[in-house]
Amino acid sequence: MNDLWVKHCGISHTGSFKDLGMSVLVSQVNRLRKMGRPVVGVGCASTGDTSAALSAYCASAGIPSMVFLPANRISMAQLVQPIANGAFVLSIDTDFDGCMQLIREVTAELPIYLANSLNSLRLEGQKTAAIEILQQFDWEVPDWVIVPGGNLGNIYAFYKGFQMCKELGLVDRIPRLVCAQAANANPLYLYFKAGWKDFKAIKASTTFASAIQIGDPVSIDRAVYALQNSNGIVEEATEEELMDAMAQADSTGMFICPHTGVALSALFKLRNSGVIKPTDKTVVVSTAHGLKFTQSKTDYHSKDIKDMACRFSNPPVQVNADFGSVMDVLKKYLLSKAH
Ligand SMILES: N[C@@H](CCOP(=O)(O)O)C(=O)O
Repeated sequence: MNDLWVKHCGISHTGSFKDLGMSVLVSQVNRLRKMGRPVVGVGCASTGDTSAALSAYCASAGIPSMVFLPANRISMAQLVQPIANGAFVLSIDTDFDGCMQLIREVTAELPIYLANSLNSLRLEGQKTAAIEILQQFDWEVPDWVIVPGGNLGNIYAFYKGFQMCKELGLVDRIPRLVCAQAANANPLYLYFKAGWKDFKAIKASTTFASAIQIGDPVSIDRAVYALQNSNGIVEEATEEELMDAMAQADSTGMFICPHTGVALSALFKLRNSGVIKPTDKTVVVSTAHGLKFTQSKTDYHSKDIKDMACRFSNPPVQVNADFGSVMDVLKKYLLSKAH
C-alpha cells in the first residue's frame, strides 16, 4: 500500500486515547463541583485504560476517583496506574461486563459521576482524533479508518468527529469506518455478519487484546449507527493473527498494543480480499502504548504461548561471556542479513 498511516493515540499522558475524552469529562465534573453540585467523586468500570485516565485527571483536580477492575484480567502496568494516582481501586472477581453492570447500579444509588463512554462528554473529547486526522491530511479525507472496538464508544466518536467536519463544510465526505474486534470478544462482528439482525451479548473469552475483552458493549447502538452511516465494515482477528500483526508492526520501529494488532489484522484481511485497494488512503488507529502490554510481547518473543507458532518472534540469544562466542553468533547474524 502506498498511502497507509498509523494514527498514534496512545502516546499521551496515561498512554491511551482515553486521555482525549477523560480530560473533557473531568474538567466538567470539576466545574460542577465548583458550582456546588453534589458530586462526591467519579467512577468507571475498566479494562485498564479508562481507569488510568480517570485516576490521573481526578488526582490532578483533587477529585476522588473509584475504579472497578476485573481481577487478573488487566496488565500489571495498567493496574499500577490508578493505584499510583491514589484512586480507590476495586479488583472484582468478574469480567469487564460484570464490573460495568455493578458501576451502573452503584452510580444509580450514589452521587458518583459515571465516566464510561456512554457519557457523551467522553465522546466529545475522543472525536478530536478524527478532526486531527483530517487536519493533518490538510483536509483530504482518507478512504478508510480502522478502529479497534470493545465497549464501542470510540468508533462512534470517530464517526461524530468526521460527520461534524462534513457538516461544517470542512470536507465533503467521511471515510468508510472499519471496527476491528478480537475473535474472542466479537459481539459486534457477529451482529454485522447476521445483517444487523438480533443483537446478542456474549461471554467474552480471554484475549491478548485485553482492553477490548467485552461481550456486552454499552455503545452498541451508537456503533451500529456509525457503521451504517459510513458504509462501514466489521472485521475480526484471531489471537495468532493479532499477535503476529503486533510483532510485524513492532519490527518496523513501532511499539504497538495488541488492540492495534487487531486493527492491523483487519487491514491485512481487507487488503487481501481486495476490499481495501492498494492505493486507498487508509488510517489504522493505534489506541494505547505498547509499554502497557510488555508481558504479552515477552511471551510472544519467547515463543511461550500455547498453540501459537509466534512466526515473527525475535528471542534474545544466550551467549557465553567470551570474545570467540560473541564473534561466532555475531558473524552468523550478519551473514543471515547479507542475503
Ligand atoms: N477499554 C476500556 C473499556 C471501557 O470503555 P469506555 O470507553 O466505555 O470507558 C477501558 O480501558 O477500560
